[in-house]
Amino acid sequence: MSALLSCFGCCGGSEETTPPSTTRKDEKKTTESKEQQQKSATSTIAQKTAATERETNVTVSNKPKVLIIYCKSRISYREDQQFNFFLDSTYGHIKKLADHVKKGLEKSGSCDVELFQVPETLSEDILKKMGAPPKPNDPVLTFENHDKLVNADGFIFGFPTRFGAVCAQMKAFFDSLGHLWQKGSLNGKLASFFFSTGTQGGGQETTAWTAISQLAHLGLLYVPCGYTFGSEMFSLEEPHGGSPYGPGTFAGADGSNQPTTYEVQYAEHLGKYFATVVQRFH
Ligand SMILES: Cc1cc2nc3c(=O)[nH]c(=O)nc-3n(C[C@H](O)[C@H](O)[C@H](O)COP(=O)(O)O)c2cc1C
Repeated sequence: MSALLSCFGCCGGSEETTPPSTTRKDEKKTTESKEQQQKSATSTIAQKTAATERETNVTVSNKPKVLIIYCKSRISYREDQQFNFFLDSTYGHIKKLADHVKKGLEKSGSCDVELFQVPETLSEDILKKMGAPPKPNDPVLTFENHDKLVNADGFIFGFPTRFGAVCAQMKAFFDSLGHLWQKGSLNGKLASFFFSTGTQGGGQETTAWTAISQLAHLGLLYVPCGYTFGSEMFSLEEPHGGSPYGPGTFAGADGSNQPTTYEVQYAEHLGKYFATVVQRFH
């Protein structure tokens, strides 16, 4: 603390902050004993898993568990709608990408995968007046099921962009995680994103940036795809959504544009790539 106060921890040059030369040996010993502890913890877990399997007759998976959590917006196009910008979403762009992310995770064979929607925030009455389409059949991740988040190793969140940021339903979902934030239950787990915007330049990257603050507060580690999808990412031949921040699609101003082959392949790639990263942390 005194070292911090004297130099704010930025220079590392004062006597107080320079570790004595004997520390290296001590550090080595500590690392070795940590490794031993980890080994014995791993074997204890393996023993417990085997015991549980014997008792329950159910096979307990040792694979990392990944949840795909997406928001299917339920605003649909209506002829009498006053604002043209509300032309969207009957087509389920995010749902389509979610299915391909799942496919990628499943193809990897190295993860257990579950797909969830976030809870709706609008009342049935309002949705009816808006002419909202029915929700997909995937289960809704309600507050009562938040233990699923605690037991998972990673999350892949998918959401349509609203005014350059995540949609309200997804934000409400993040806001409902306060009790897990308080206990630090999600610290150190991994998270990625995928997106849908109406247009190019409509804010896929600003959506990622603003969503990263949710991850930071929850202690989640952001896994961007970088340029791992390959050289096609540099191609300007045809318009495509997605970036190093994750896959994405352009729904078009009237929502009628369908995800392209590139976009669905990139979504599948996210699943496969995430599987390799989560495996490393498992
Ligand atoms: C209120 C509202 C705000 C929106 N804001 C944006 C925006 O900032 N940028 C953009 O490109 N598209 C925007 N859109 C379009 C949606 O992102 C697009 O329709 C959606 O990604 C389609 O995906 P879905 O079919 O899965 O809902 C907006 C749509 C609504 C209804």
